[in-house]
Amino acid sequence: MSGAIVFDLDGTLVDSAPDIRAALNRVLAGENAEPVTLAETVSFVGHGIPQLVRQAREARGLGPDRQDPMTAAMLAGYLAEPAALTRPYPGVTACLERLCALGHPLGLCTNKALAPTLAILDALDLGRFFGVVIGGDSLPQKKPDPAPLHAAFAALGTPLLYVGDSEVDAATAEATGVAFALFTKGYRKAPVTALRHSFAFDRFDDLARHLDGRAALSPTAG
Ligand SMILES: O=C(O)COP(=O)(O)O
Ligand SMILES: [Mg+2]
Repeated sequence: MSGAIVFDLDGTLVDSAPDIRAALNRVLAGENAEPVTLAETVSFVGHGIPQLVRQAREARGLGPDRQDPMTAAMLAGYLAEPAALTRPYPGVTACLERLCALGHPLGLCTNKALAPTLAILDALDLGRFFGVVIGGDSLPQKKPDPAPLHAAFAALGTPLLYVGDSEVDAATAEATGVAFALFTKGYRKAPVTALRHSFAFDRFDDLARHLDGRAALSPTAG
């Protein structure tokens, strides 16, 4: 059996920022605050919905007393329309099919809450590929704590690779002691060279090709 591969979701398998932005702007409108741009939204993604709301709230000068009601409104509003504008990046479905055919058990580990994560996987017909799905609220810890990624691999078998797009993902792979593939077209803030990675790719065709017939990769942790 080939090694297990776990994927991040936002900015890695799917370009989800447009729906996150739309849901966030509905919440901000309810607070009589100015909407956020797509670039602002992208800069807020990576640490889960409560942190996204905190950053948006602070950017619009809204007080800490609005944190809990805005987070609840964001979760409900996003879940109501999670995938109207969200699409897989080009080549994602074919790549996942190829990796399954090569015998790799696949999993998902995201900081997005589990309910919208499952709704997106269902809407885009991606759920069928994954033997385990860990969301940002599945465990008490979120990435970059290694616990969620450890839990994903524990459910799948021998770890081969974590695939993600961000600083959080690179740090998670390092803390977990697993090789890291960096997708360079996602929501990363720093340059590629600033993130520790085993290899980088900008097309999902290249990821499948890179892994074809490959048994082991070096972990990023030294
Ligand atoms: O929802 C987020 O903030 C981050 O999600 P990700 O872990 O799938 O990139
Ligand atoms: Mg991501």
